[in-house]
Amino acid sequence: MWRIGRAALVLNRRQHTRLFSASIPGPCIVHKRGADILHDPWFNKDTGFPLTERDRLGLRGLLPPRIISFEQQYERFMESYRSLEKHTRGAPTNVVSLAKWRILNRLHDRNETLYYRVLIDNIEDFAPIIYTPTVGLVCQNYGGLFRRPRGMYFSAKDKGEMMSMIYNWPSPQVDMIVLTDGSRILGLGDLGVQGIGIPIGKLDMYVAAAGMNPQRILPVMLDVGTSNQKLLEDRLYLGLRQPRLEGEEYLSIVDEFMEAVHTRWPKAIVQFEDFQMKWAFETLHRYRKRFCMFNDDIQGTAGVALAGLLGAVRAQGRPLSDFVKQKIVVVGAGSAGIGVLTMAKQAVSRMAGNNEMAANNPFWLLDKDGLVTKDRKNIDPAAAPFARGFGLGEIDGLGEGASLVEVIKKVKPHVLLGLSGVGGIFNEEVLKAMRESDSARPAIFAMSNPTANAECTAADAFKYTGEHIVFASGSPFENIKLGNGKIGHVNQANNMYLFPGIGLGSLLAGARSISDGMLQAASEW
Ligand SMILES: NC(=O)C1=CN([C@@H]2O[C@H](COP(=O)(O)OP(=O)(O)OC[C@H]3O[C@@H](n4cnc5c(N)ncnc54)[C@H](O)[C@@H]3O)[C@@H](O)[C@H]2O)C=CC1
Ligand SMILES: CC(=O)C(=O)O
Ligand SMILES: [Mg+2]
Repeated sequence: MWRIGRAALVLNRRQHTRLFSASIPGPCIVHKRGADILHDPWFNKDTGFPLTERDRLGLRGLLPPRIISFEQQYERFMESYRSLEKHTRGAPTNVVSLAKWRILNRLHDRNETLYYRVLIDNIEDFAPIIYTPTVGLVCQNYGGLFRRPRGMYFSAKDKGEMMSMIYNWPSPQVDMIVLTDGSRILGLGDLGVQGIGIPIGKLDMYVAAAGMNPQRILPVMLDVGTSNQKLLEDRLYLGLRQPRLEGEEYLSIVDEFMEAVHTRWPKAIVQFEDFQMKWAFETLHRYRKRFCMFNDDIQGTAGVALAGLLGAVRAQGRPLSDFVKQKIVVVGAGSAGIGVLTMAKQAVSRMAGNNEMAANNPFWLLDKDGLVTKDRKNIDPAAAPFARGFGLGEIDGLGEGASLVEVIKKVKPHVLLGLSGVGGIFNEEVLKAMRESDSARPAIFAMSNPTANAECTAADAFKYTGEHIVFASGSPFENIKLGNGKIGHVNQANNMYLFPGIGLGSLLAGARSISDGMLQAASEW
């Protein structure tokens, strides 16, 4: 056995350390032989095994005789990918995107070292496939696309068993977990167990952007049922066929999972992802002092948005301290919108002091019922701190439920930021109203995902508001040709620019918890 182990160590260490230097992998000892190695994507080198390794690992005769190097395999993969692109030109976007996802996913399932190499080298091309927008499509079609499991699934039926189940995961060490309950997948609603695609995509970004060791990451689905009737009736649905658990029953499942994880891996960081708003806030408050965890939709999004808002101040040629004078309209009072406002408010209070903030509230929040004010009935406690009408500087003549166009015309905001999940809500009228903005370079951030849920397209924003805008979107858009050789630059405002850094920084620092200050620092640097 030891000989086999030593052979495998030599076999993998060079490539592993080259690729994944952030979380040092340590010795890679494989206890497998023969076909088991070929079927293990972590150790498999396909036709790349040299003869000596074929002898030592019992692989002789299990592969064609010709040895194809890692570099040649890389070329071969990229050639088939480019050929797929060529042959699907003109086909519907969804068909092409899913075909691209399939070819990448097959490689992921077969040879992880090669998969992450091509992903890292081609991240700009592949991020929209393994992450938003295509990952949304993958989640929607997960039942039909499913071939091999990836990650772990804990369901409501596993109550009382999680502490032993966690030991079924084959890797001895886990640093980073992305956890979802599938209740709000991007702007696509409750996708139940099909939401597992999101933790997988997010963790791929951890490997590609932060250099995390792929053997130490774990995507997790907490399946507590679904409220999506269509899925419950779908014969291919792979999750629990029961209504989503609520209240204490729900929390007891999450509690049990968190205890189990931290019993086996006390230092593991857990990223909560795409939980519906009430559980997003509840679980963040419940666990953030006890475990090293954060909620990406509330905190990661806030960090990225704040970085973008500060960038928009710079783009106007003004000092950063002018951030306190920016009038910001946020559309969407969910976990993401409230998260952004909370962090922006902290930044303003820090820069200008609480008194200034109270006297001159620069934020307007709208949800599906329009402007949120103190007159809102049954106001969500999370939205209450941002309801207009409490402070001195808030008498702006805008009543409860005022429409977005009314708000923009009255306020003339510097920033219009969408986290509503409603595609096209920044329509022609809204975007034209932004022409009256008090900013020399009005910022329009259409942050909802995937692409069809973006509040507006980049083309419409430049067309209706003007060429001088600063535009960012949650899912990528192409830059816009404005004529006369000018380009309308499209930025991406997505928490993917922050969460890999939060996880990596917390891991390297050995942080016991993740504070607001850490997130503020991440966005301001
Ligand atoms: N770019 C990024 O990094 C991120 C983008 N998002 C996106 O933000 C969107 C919202 O996410 P969450 O806040 O978690 O969802 P959520 O479901 O918690 O909140 C949605 C909010 O939008 C409001 N809304 C719905 N229809 C509206 C309308 N017609 N007008 C105005 N407001 C309306 C709702 O009242 C609710 O307050 C999703 O599409 C998600 O993909 C979320 C996190 C990160
Ligand atoms: C990007 C992301 O986390 C979301 O759309 O939910
Ligand atoms: Mg999310």
